Amino acid sequence: MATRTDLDGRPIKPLTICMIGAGGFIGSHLCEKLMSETPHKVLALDVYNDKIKHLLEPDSLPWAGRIQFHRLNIKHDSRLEGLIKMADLTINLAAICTPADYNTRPLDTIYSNFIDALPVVKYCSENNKRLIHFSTCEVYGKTIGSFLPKDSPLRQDPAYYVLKEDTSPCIFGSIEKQRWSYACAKQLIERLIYAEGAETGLEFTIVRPFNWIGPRMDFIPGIDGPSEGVPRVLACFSNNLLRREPLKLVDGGESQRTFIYIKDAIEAVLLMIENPDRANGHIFNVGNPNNEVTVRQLAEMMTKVYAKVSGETVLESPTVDVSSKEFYGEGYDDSDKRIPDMTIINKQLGWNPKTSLWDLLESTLTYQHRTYAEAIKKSIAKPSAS
Ligand SMILES: NC(=O)c1ccc[n+]([C@@H]2O[C@H](COP(=O)([O-])OP(=O)(O)OC[C@H]3O[C@@H](n4cnc5c(N)ncnc54)[C@H](O)[C@@H]3O)[C@@H](O)[C@H]2O)c1
Ligand SMILES: O=c1ccn([C@@H]2O[C@H](COP(=O)(O)OP(=O)(O)O[C@H]3OC[C@](O)(CO)[C@H]3O)[C@@H](O)[C@H]2O)c(=O)[nH]1
Repeated sequence: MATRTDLDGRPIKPLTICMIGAGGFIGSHLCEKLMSETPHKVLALDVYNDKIKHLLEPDSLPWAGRIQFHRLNIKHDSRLEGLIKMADLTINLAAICTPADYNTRPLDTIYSNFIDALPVVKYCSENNKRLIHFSTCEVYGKTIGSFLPKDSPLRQDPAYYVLKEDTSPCIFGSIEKQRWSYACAKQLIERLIYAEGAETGLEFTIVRPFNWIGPRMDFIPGIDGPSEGVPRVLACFSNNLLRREPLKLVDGGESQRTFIYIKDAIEAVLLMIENPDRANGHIFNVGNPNNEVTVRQLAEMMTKVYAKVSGETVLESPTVDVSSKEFYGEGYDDSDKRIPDMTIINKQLGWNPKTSLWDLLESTLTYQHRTYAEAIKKSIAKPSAS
């Protein structure tokens, strides 16, 4: 492999990376990138490894020996500190991060996103190890504009909705809206990490992902996850399309999101890993402001793309409105709009996303159809024993 250089033209030395949550959606794509394009080593920590098994076996793989899987739960495992000490850099991806859990399992959500992250920060700080911590765009909560009168022209003013790392406030709903247990836990761990940086010199980078989507995100209920499970929207809509069911639009699908292709986002993370002088001490929005849709528009686009990749016809009624109370239960609330300001990541890392929403949905739904269509047909043909 030719000597790789950083953004300032300096040679990049091979790193050992302790990646916590490596077995998840983002972790599996990050491991793929690190193994196929860099000389770095990965200590992959997770409770599960089904999404990275293709990287771990067989021993004849070109990167064999550069990735080690350690099955552990960071809640209570004495091996954690030793693995962080062995590495140059720790990346913490571990979290409960599916909204259906936030208002139904608020204690688990808070423990997972705040309490369980505390020892990771502590071990990095005490051992002078660099930390890249995965937070969320959800720490911004709701936009300032969402509190303006519905017909206020100020709602069109970017100052009232563009989300900026160093100036935007964090605006959550009231305490009984337990959906915000996750975002609040993420906000507090961000503040703790920032304080460690200020007081003890911890070298940290915080990542705020804006709806990264792609293959291997979450699970298809009843196929590679619990039948009653509620994954994030990409997997929910994929499941509906695969089962020829109407896509459920929560509260009419009015909320807006910007979606970014996982492969574009991973490029940004690799730049953070290999350019510490430009990334340390920063919080980065990582998203695609050009890919903004309402959830209803997402459903319509996914329906069109799925018809193209599967060759199947579109249902008479491809969507159905459902209340958030019915879909998520008590205590749900939502972010109205999430547009990332890109100034800081452009300045520090010169990074921009590339892939349009249509193109990323085409590659993702091709993967979903190829991976799940047969299994779904079989499960429908012989329903599970009652
Ligand atoms: N995917 C996105 O669009 C997105 C958006 C915002 C924030 N994030 C954040 O990025 C991170 C990764 O998200 P993802 O989409 O890959 O989620 P994911 O659920 O696919 O991956 C999380 C992984 O962490 C592991 N994990 C959780 N608790 C653990 C524990 N106690 N010990 C060991 N492993 C544990 C899980 O087994 C899972 O493999 C999370 O912190 C999430 O909050 C992701
Ligand atoms: O069947 C469905 C599923 C969801 N919705 C609505 O889609 C919007 C997006 O929902 P989802 O992808 O579950 O998650 P959010 O974007 O709300 O939050 C996530 O974003 C970042 C992260 O931190 C980690 O991924 C997580 O919190 C939403 O409006 C749902 O109500 C639907 O209509 N139908």
